Amino acid sequence: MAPTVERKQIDITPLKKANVPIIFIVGGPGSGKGTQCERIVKKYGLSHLSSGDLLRDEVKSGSARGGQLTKIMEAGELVPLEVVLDLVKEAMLKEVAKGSKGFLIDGYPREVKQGDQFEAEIMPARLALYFEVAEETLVKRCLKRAETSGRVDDNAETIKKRLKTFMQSTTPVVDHYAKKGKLVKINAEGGVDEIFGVVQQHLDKIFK
Ligand SMILES: Nc1ncnc2c1ncn2[C@@H]1O[C@H](COP(=O)(O)OP(=O)(O)OP(=O)(O)O)[C@@H](O)[C@H]1O
Ligand SMILES: Nc1ncnc2c1ncn2[C@H]1C[C@H](O)[C@@H](COP(=O)(O)O)O1
Ligand SMILES: [Mg+2]
Repeated sequence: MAPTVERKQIDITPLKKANVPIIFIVGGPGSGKGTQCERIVKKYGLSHLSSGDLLRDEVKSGSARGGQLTKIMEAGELVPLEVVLDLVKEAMLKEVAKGSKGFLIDGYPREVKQGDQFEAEIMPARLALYFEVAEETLVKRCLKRAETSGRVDDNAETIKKRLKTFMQSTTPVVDHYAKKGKLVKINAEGGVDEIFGVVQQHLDKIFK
């Protein structure tokens, strides 16, 4: 049985009141989520929150649960839903206080129930952008990134495990949002500019 995770009491009233668009960013490890989000932020001024970055910041903060989180990330597995959702909520509240125009939630949801719980506790997402990339390309990109990233999970063994987790837990997310009519699937094998061109075609419809 999964261990019980203590939930924080987080008042998300300001987040609900702000009622700004939320876009989930989905894709395998190294698919270019962070890279495209950087470009989106520059053009549309949205708030970019990467669940992986929030977890890495939590580890750096030296919190009691940091060691446990590192182990999970080194194993290429998923961190418990409640831990991630509470970190995302807190980060969203900080952005709303600064007058956020909308959110890119990068690396989330990693499993169907994460998305459902987010939407039940916060609000429905407007879109899920899915960056589709072949496994071979994902591995190449992560190994190249490993030369400079310093990430504990950018190594051949962990990349293999992350890909397995992605195939098992995250690919059902894609079908889930397709069924809701909220999925935008983008072929992300090409160059960064080419992919961003396609991204803009979709986001221009929301952020005029
Ligand atoms: N279209 C592209 N073509 C070639 N390389 C790319 C492309 N997009 C991103 N990259 C490179 O691939 C690596 C992974 O990109 P990025 O960090 O954006 O992926 P990610 O989806 O956020 O990965 P993760 O889930 O592991 O955080 C980076 O080194 C980045 O510079
Ligand atoms: N949404 C998430 N749920 C569970 N675990 C997560 C989530 N986002 C990140 N993680 C963990 C597991 C990943 O392998 C690492 C790195 O994330 P990344 O998005 O690749 O930076 O963190
Ligand atoms: Mg990333």
